Amino acid sequence: MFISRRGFAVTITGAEGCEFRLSNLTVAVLGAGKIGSIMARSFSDCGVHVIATARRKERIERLRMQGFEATSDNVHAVKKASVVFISVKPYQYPALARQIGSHVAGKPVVSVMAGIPLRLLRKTLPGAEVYRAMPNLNAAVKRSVTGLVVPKNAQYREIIKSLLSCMGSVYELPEQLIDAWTAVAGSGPAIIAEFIDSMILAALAVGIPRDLAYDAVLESIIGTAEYLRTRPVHPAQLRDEVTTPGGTTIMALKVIEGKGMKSALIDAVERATARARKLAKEIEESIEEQYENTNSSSV
Ligand SMILES: NC(=O)C1=CN([C@@H]2O[C@H](COP(=O)(O)OP(=O)(O)OC[C@H]3O[C@@H](n4cnc5c(N)ncnc54)[C@H](O)[C@@H]3O)[C@@H](O)[C@H]2O)C=CC1
Ligand SMILES: O=C(O)[C@@H]1CCC=N1
Repeated sequence: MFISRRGFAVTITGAEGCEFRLSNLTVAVLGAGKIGSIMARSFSDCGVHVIATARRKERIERLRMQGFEATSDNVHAVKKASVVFISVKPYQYPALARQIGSHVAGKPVVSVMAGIPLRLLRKTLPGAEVYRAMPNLNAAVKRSVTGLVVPKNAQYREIIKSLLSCMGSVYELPEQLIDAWTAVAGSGPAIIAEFIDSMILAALAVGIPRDLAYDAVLESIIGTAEYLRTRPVHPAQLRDEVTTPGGTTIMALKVIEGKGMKSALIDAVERATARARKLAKEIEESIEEQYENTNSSSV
């Protein structure tokens, strides 16, 4: 599907969009922590051979018990793989780049790290075809909405999209949107989980037993999302359909409005987006230092 919104070209691939046969592929997932191990599981479920890396022995053992090839040797993983995913924390990236930087030429490398721009990835991974992707935790249930930035003249675009489709749907975006996508979709599950937790506390406050509260809140959220997803109804219209004049809902809405829920959420997403942009600067400084130190120690 291809949609043009406000001048941005956004291409969407559904979870069914695995057009490529992935079964002969070996994919390295460098830094198989929380999101990395979910990616490893998703790729593996698509028939891909995964080689996952981690630093700690216990995590490597756990990855092996989950059926993955696992090692602490990033260079070995990169050499063995035809596609490389990087899922370490942004501040862990400079050290990883130092290890793998001279072994990635000619390979597609996909970073899921928040903030780090293509420009910096290209500088530290010379000769690689670098992509940025931003999945979310819902990949664990094949419902990630993954943003993908594809480089110009990409050779591996379709294969990368097929791999990411193993986690859910894929939205191809211009790079200027990926930090905002990180805030809305990457951090989204955490923000929504906070909302769910608050609603459950609210249900307890008015006397609903905990297990019923959990069901009432989760089912209402899933149902509302499904309603909005399947009907041409704006959220404000849904709200009006629920809100009886002089009834109960308007009382709740009045409090929400008074306490600034919308404004808090808008601020929250703006701050998260700004943080992703700032991360890029911090990592860039750290990488510049690394390069300067390497150059000065080699003279
Ligand atoms: N957690 C999430 O929901 C999402 C996270 N991300 C991004 O994914 C990245 C990872 O995030 P998490 O999975 O939450 O963090 P995490 O800390 O759970 O995973 C990172 C893993 O990388 C390992 N690691 C660090 N340096 C390494 C090295 N040199 N070689 C091998 N392994 C190494 C760590 O030991 C850890 O197991 C971050 O850059 C984050 O911005 C992106 C989308 C969603
Ligand atoms: O909190 C973070 O920085 C990462 C990026 C998106 C989700 N978690």
